[in-house]
Amino acid sequence: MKVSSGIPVITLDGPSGSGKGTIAQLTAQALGWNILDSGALYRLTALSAERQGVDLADENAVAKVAETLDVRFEARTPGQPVSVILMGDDVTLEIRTETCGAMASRVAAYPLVRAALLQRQRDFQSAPGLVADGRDMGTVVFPDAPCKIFMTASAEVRARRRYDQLKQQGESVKISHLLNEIKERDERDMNRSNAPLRPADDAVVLDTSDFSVDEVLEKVLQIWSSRQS
Ligand SMILES: Nc1ncnc2c1ncn2[C@@H]1O[C@H](COP(=O)(O)OP(=O)(O)O)[C@@H](O)[C@H]1O
Ligand SMILES: Nc1ccn([C@H]2C[C@H](O)[C@@H](COP(=O)(O)OP(=O)(O)O)O2)c(=O)n1
Repeated sequence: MKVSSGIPVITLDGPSGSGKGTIAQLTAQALGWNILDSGALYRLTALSAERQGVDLADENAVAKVAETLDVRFEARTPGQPVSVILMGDDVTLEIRTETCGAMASRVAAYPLVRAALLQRQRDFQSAPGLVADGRDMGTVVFPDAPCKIFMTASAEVRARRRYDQLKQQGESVKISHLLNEIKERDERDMNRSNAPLRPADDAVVLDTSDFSVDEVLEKVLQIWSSRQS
């Protein structure tokens, strides 16, 4: 099984709302690298299972869905937002809902689902480099990555970010509801036995609570530069 090919990988792991997706995209853009949004694969597995009428409580059946996932990520330019196509259907927006995130967190607790998606994630490692965002990028999927960053922020800050994001998209939700959902998801992602959310031993932990997107990007690029000198 291919793990390391000499192509550099920057891993960005952390809980929901810590800013991984945003920073992964900007980092990939700055470096001209490829991007892996591993959470999208868990979201797609959950959505596809639901669409096929598969019981999310049935680990074997959900793992079959993960193994046979017919998905394309269409990126026009490296670092630009990608369209996500599931069985020919554009589900870019549908997989981003909080409901889909919660279903993804449920199916992601199954070892058979994680195993089914492992090689698919490693196959994203292509020249000139890869920025990979998720929960276990530094611990399991790319253990040899030369640059690992664990992004965090307080649950309150993360709920506020989601609130602002959803408001901008015209959705009205209660911030207290988002905070509960975030805490529930943290709890499940951190406490599962298989590949739990945690920093790799050699990861730099970056608390983004008090930093802007630009400041976080600068820090990530600095950490990457320091790895090369
Ligand atoms: N450092 C930051 N400061 C303020 N807002 C941020 C920061 N990082 C991300 N955001 C915003 O928070 C929301 C969630 O960020 P996102 O990148 O989707 O997080 P994650 O991928 O970790 O769930 C987005 O609207 C994003 O623009
Ligand atoms: N590498 C990964 C990525 C996501 N997951 C699971 C756990 C998460 O709650 C869901 C959704 O992840 P995603 O990164 O898309 O969610 P956020 O953008 O952080 O809210 O999938 C995982 O277990 N391992």
